[in-house]
Amino acid sequence: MSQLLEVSGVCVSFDGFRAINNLSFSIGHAEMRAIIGPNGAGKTTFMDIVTGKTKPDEGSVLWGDLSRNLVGMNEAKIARMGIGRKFQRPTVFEDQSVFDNLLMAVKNDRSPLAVLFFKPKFADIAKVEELAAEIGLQEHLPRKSGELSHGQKQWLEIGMLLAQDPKLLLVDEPAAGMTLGEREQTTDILKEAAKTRAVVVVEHDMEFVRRLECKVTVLHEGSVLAEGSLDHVTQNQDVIDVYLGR
Ligand SMILES: Nc1ncnc2c1ncn2[C@@H]1O[C@H](COP(=O)(O)OP(=O)(O)OP(=O)(O)O)[C@@H](O)[C@H]1O
Repeated sequence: MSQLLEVSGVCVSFDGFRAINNLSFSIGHAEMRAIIGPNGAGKTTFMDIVTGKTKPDEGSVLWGDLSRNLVGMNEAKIARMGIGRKFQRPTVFEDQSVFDNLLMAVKNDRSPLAVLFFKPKFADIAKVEELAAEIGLQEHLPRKSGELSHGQKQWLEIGMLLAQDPKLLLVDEPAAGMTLGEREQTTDILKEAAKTRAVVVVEHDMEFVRRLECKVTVLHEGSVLAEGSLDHVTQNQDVIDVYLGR
């Protein structure tokens, strides 16, 4: 299979309301994709389906070269298969240093105790330093994570996800609450990450989406309304009617 993820004909209803309606979506192995769409379009539900939080009523979610169907697998198993998800609110350990947060993630044991009793090997330290460079926090490794700015905490969490080397990274509204400078650096981090993996970014901020310079999928009422370059989709009359023109 040339695609990393292939979602086909997926439907999900909540109490009779069809939140996802015959949705099809695919992404390649090293690709950046932005998903936009009005509130309630199904963006979060889409990510819930891919990560196994919500089970679709119909359709398939095929993953990897073996085209394994993720439908019915639990969230932990899907995460182990290489799908990482960044929620809007950062969930770093604020009392721990940036270094320790990254180290916990490298060891895949997100508990402060694990770091307390753990003597890192040279390779682990090198990995932490490499991750810190990727997210622009080299200078902040000894700092308590709670002292970081909102944007820096978001980068730290992205770094913690990258520590697991996911094949697909799902990122929910990364620009929210960030300064312009932070938004620009976030774009750089995500673009770099997408050179070696698939990255899906759900975002309302159009300037942010433009800087990602990637294909855009517009969702509306649980289906794909339009897909293509940002210029292409923003000129689509249906997209203007349901989303941009509001
Ligand atoms: N657990 C649930 N129970 C009932 N309805 C739900 C549930 N989850 C989502 N929905 C409904 O499904 C639709 C899609 O919601 P979803 O959160 O996926 O949209 P979204 O595109 O992420 O919106 P937003 O941009 O506001 O985050 C909405 O109408 C929402 O109210």
